Amino acid sequence: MQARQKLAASRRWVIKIGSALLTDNGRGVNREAISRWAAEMAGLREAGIEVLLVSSGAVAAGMDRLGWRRRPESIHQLQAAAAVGQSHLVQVYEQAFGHFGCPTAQILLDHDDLSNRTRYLNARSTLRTLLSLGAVPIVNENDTVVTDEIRFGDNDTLAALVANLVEADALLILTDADGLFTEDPRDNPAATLIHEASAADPSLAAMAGGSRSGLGRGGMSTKVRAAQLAARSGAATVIAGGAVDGVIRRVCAGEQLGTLLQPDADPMTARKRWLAGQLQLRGSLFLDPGAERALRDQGKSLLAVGVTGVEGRFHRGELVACRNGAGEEVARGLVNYDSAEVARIVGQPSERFAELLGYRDDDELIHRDNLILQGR
Ligand SMILES: Nc1ncnc2c1ncn2[C@@H]1O[C@H](COP(=O)(O)OP(=O)(O)O)[C@@H](O)[C@H]1O
Ligand SMILES: N[C@@H](CCC(=O)OP(=O)(O)O)C(=O)O
Repeated sequence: MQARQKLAASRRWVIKIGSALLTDNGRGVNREAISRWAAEMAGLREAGIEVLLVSSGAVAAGMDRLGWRRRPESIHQLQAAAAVGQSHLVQVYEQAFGHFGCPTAQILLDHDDLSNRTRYLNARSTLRTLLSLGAVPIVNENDTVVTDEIRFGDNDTLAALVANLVEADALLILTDADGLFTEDPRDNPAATLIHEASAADPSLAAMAGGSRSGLGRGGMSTKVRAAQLAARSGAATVIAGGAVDGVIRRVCAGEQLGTLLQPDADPMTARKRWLAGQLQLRGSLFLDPGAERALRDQGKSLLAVGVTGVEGRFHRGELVACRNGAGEEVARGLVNYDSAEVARIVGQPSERFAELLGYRDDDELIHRDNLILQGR
């Protein structure tokens, strides 16, 4: 299948919109453009395609609201501007998506949310739940609390990490250039557009320069790096011009717009490698024959009722092996309960979790989305 046709089959997109676009180069929040993008994203939702938006623009929108002409240097002023701008931005999004009956959800993330296993799993579950409810999550960095050490640094990277988090099929980065050119077209108008490349191609870094808008942070170099990060979990990346008429609809339909940066491995292999490579095994769950069949042959989640024993000490969100009676590894996955809790609920139906644990969280010990079967 042609690469662009394959892209058109994507069921889950992360779409990132940069500051310069959102604020019409610093001239306040561009409501008209946001309405257009929202209409296109709502159209995708109606077609059953899940959309997760990563939106920059909080600092730029805040600067405009506060009447500041230049991006401040001080971190506290930047954080204040982000706080003012973020609430304005989400209100504009809420209104724009509201026209299409599409609920939005504000998600502000910091680095800890993605590096701490428990928070990683929580963020993943919440985002997946929002998507299944038909809502459009609108993600930004939690600018008002992050300090220098924990900043993602730019939203291109954040968008790629979110694509990894939700295992998106594809990432679309909208910016004020029409894609990746052989050089910054502002420096050399003769530069030509790269239509397609491997995300891992080392020559791309030399073509991609920084940002000069004074509004955003990344430039093209962070977008190329984001494509490499997204490729780790098998997602393809398109970098395209946000001002192009119908850009979201057209890219998602497989039209050849912007630059397509492809992962090398096929998505399933990349995802499994990604999940497995992330974590160390912390323990084992022993399955009865019914649970082994449910995982191996029926693609089901692991329920406590089919577990006969637990070994090791682990926390929610950590990686554990699922073993059969002979001790052979059947699968591995991210567990939803701590080892001490698992010891109390093995062999029990989820209806009894509240009585045994004092609360009831997930029904599954390991959700099938977080399971990797051995030998597949
Ligand atoms: N090789 C390149 N091709 C296209 N644009 C480039 C390239 N190198 C640097 N750029 C610059 O990157 C800018 C887009 O990045 P940036 O200003 O960070 O936007 P955003 O706010 O959308 O993240 C373009 O306006 C362009 O000047
Ligand atoms: N969290 C910041 C994003 C900064 C940023 O990365 O901007 P951009 O390069 O325009 O995507 C904000 O909302 O202003």
